[in-house]
Amino acid sequence: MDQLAIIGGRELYGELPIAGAKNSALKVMAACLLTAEPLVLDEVPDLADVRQLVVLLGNHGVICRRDGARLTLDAAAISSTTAPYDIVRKMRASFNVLGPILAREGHAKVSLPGGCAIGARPVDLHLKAFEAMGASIELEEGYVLAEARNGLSGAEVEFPFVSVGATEHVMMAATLARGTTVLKNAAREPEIVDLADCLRAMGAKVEGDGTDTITIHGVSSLHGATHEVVADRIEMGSYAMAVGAVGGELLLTRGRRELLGSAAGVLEECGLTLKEEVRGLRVSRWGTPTVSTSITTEPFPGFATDLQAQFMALMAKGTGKASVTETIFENRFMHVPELRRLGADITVDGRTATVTGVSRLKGAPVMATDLRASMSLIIAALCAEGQTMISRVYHLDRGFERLDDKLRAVGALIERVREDA
Ligand SMILES: CC(=O)N[C@H]1[C@@H](OP(=O)(O)OP(=O)(O)OC[C@H]2O[C@@H](n3ccc(=O)[nH]c3=O)[C@H](O)[C@@H]2O)O[C@H](CO)[C@@H](O)[C@@H]1O
Ligand SMILES: C=C(OP(=O)(O)O)C(=O)O
Repeated sequence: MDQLAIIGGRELYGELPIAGAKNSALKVMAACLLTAEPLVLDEVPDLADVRQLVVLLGNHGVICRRDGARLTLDAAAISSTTAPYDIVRKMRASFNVLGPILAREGHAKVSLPGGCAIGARPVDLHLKAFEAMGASIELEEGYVLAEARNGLSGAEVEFPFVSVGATEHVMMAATLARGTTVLKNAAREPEIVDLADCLRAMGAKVEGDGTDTITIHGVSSLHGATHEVVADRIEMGSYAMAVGAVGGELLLTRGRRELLGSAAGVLEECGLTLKEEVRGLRVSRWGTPTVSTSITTEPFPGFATDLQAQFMALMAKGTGKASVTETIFENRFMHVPELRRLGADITVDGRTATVTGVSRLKGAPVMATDLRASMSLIIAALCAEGQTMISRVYHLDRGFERLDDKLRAVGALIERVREDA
């Protein structure tokens, strides 16, 4: 397994390109299953998760061609309506092929995704919504068997709490349902708006995305389209926090302040300067201290759970105490013991961690435990004295495109130590 070696203390300067969002690309890729015509996606990040979804789509008969950041997906015929356990278990987002296949073919068999390191992550809201739309759902040997032989019907679905995955999943399926579907208490994440934009380009009738009520008027078929994936707000927020932790100035190209939601204001409270420019978001911190600031994770526009671990690394050298409350996932503090190995002072009480700023962090061997936790270790290592070796970086490769190249190009001392080296 590859490792990353980082020597901390170097400020970051220059331009850093922000890729298309993983959490959007994976959903718009699944949307290709809704049409027999090619879907052309631009700014698709080159990530392990994207490659994994290409394998799954190939299993369904989709012809996928990559040319740089452009991915063309041609689902002229769906050759298999089964998404097997061996592929789905490797990546949760692959569960979202169920809705499009069900909507287009009238039946689908998709492995349950199971839990993962950060929490149990059930899919009951997805399945209840499909039932409300007239599908019969059975669970058999770890698979969801969904059937709607006469097609799905529009329905009113009120989610008891905000679910990004369920909102996206039902929105896709509803595009081909008979009649109108209304989603209440829908998620408002930028990735939802991006998916809605892609679906509209394909001929779907979607309204209200970006608000908590989304209306989808079903149509009989969708057509091919070209769509550019929205910039990755988590990659953008992570590099902004790296600047906050170690100092310097980066132009995050394609970045936009509004994509950060409330995290933008939080970063400013912490002492960062954010400036929107034509080409992207400029973030800087020059010599001023990192002000400890408390946050609670919430659905968008609240502070993103996917930035919580990175924020704790930023707070590790803050001026005082910061409390960090995680409300989305029940087990998303696995980075805490690893950050402590670097000298961070963090205590955890239930869903809340308290980070007391220390004057220095010191490099140490640490282990990445999940995708965003890995990024928190990178940020802490960038501002730690001496060398940090981070193992299990395959977690990072799931969601951060060319991380070591991008950081090296802006001045970080970071090297990938290859498994076979
Ligand atoms: C609201 C929120 O911030 N969602 C995050 C969630 O999206 P993701 O789509 O993975 O998860 P959801 O938004 O669906 O989950 C929100 C909460 O609802 C629960 N749940 C969800 C579906 C369901 O059928 N039943 C159920 O109980 C989940 O376990 C979780 O506690 O993880 C992604 C990856 O980290 C993040 O990018 C998203 O920002
Ligand atoms: C946990 C994440 O991804 P996934 O939902 O694919 O597990 C993430 O993007 O932080």
